[in-house]
Amino acid sequence: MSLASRDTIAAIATAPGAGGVGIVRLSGARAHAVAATLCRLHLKPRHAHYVRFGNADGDTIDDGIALLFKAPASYTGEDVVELQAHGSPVVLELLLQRCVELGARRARPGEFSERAFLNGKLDLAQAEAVADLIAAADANAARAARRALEGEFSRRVDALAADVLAIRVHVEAAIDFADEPIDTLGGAQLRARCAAAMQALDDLLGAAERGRRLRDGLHAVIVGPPNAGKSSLLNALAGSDRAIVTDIAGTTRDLLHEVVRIDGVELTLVDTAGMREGGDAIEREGMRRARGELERADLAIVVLDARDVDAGRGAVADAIAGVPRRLWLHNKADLLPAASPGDDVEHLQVSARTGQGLDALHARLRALAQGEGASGEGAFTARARHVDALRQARDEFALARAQLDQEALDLAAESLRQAHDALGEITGHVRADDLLGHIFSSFCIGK
Ligand SMILES: Nc1nc2c(c(=O)[nH]1)N(C=O)[C@@H](CNc1ccc(C(=O)N[C@@H](CCC(=O)O)C(=O)O)cc1)CN2
Ligand SMILES: Nc1nc2c(ncn2[C@@H]2O[C@H](COP(=O)(O)OP(=O)(O)OP(=O)(O)O)[C@@H](O)[C@H]2O)c(=O)[nH]1
Ligand SMILES: [Mg+2]
Repeated sequence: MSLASRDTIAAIATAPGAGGVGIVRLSGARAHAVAATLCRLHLKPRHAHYVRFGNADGDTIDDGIALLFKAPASYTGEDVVELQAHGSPVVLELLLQRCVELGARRARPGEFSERAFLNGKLDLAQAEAVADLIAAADANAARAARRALEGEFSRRVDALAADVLAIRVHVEAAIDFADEPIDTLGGAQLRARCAAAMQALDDLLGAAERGRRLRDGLHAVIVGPPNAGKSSLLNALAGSDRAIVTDIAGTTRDLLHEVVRIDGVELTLVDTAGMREGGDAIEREGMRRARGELERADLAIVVLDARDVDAGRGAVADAIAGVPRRLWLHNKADLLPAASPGDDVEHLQVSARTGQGLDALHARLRALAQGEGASGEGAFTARARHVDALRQARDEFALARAQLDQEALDLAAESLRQAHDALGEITGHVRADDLLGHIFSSFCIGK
């Protein structure tokens, strides 16, 4: 018997609050015994029994439907019972307490899915997709999570891992014939294989990055010189006075995160301290934090004062160098002389004060947040964890190729092993122990 099935877990599986129907779910070796006592009936697998759920005194807690899924043909791979009662939080809590009296224990968040993983019903990326599906903010994200749940992402990772493994086997074999030059051992073929795997790795990384944006929304950091109107812009986009605005340069020091939805598309805006040379210790710390935030950003929204757009560019240029996308705004357009030129392809002219140009800004942000292909065919959700692992695999793989070119076969074999491990961590086929607890604890209880 696996460790996981030693005890039987129970939880309310439906959302908190009143509803038409509510479900208490049990999983584990004693699930059927607990339910049989509670329902005073031996359940037939996959049969909807109309029953009374009884408490210890023989009183009825509620009437409802009981459903047994025999191991291994269940969500978790263990015996699973569902007690489907009226959707009253009080009734469901009483039912759950009764299950605990009869020998079940309350499940931790994500424990049902964790058991499904441990019993081979889902791999790790699929289990995460379950949580992503539940949390999906719109139909696109839900569709993409479903694709990941169906194994689209996992299959591509596994295929790549198999390629890397095959290459590694090839290299290990070559080590055993160390006297021979690698080209007599199919070096040309090996190089071609490596090139193909690298291409596949880059493609998958691109898809995972789009999937990550789809799941987490676009991470947009507002930067610019002091007093340009960054905080005012955040407030205008958030539709409330979240950030402090004053005419004193250096007002904002801490990062301020605000999740906004633009036409149903989610995006995280981060207000930052103005960038300039010098500043006091607090301001410099603020700028340091801003730079750190930019390292993780998908988009830099650069806010300049429209009356003097050259003033702050320099201080910002370095900080945004590594950000994949930039959007330049010339703010305070209301202060420009009426005859001034308007938007061009390079920048948008806006006024956080009057709202001028904000519609165009919304449209631009929505397009960026949706991302190319993020909602298209084959899109799946992915997490930062997956993107990091793919990047690591790519780095190790690139290293292995360089080592192969220098005929450093032992080193290449080790780099390939690292690349393979990084891929394995995504699906959980190779796993760091503390990874699991971390992933499943962020689920809802009952999932
Ligand atoms: N009432 C209810 N609805 C639900 C769930 C549930 O647990 N209970 N789910 C929970 O997330 C989702 C469906 N997911 C499920 C996944 C696998 C199995 C299952 O019994 N699998 C078996 C048998 C497969 C088969 O008959 O083809 C298996 O994999 O062996 C059940 C639900 C959504 N709806
Ligand atoms: N006329 C006009 N004034 C603006 C506009 N946007 C911001 N301001 C003013 O400019 C000043 C600075 O605005 P903030 O939003 O605090 O600027 P910031 O870029 O966050 O400044 P720091 O946090 O100090 O870096 C305030 O007095 C705002 O009212 C605008 O579009 N038009
Ligand atoms: Mg500010």
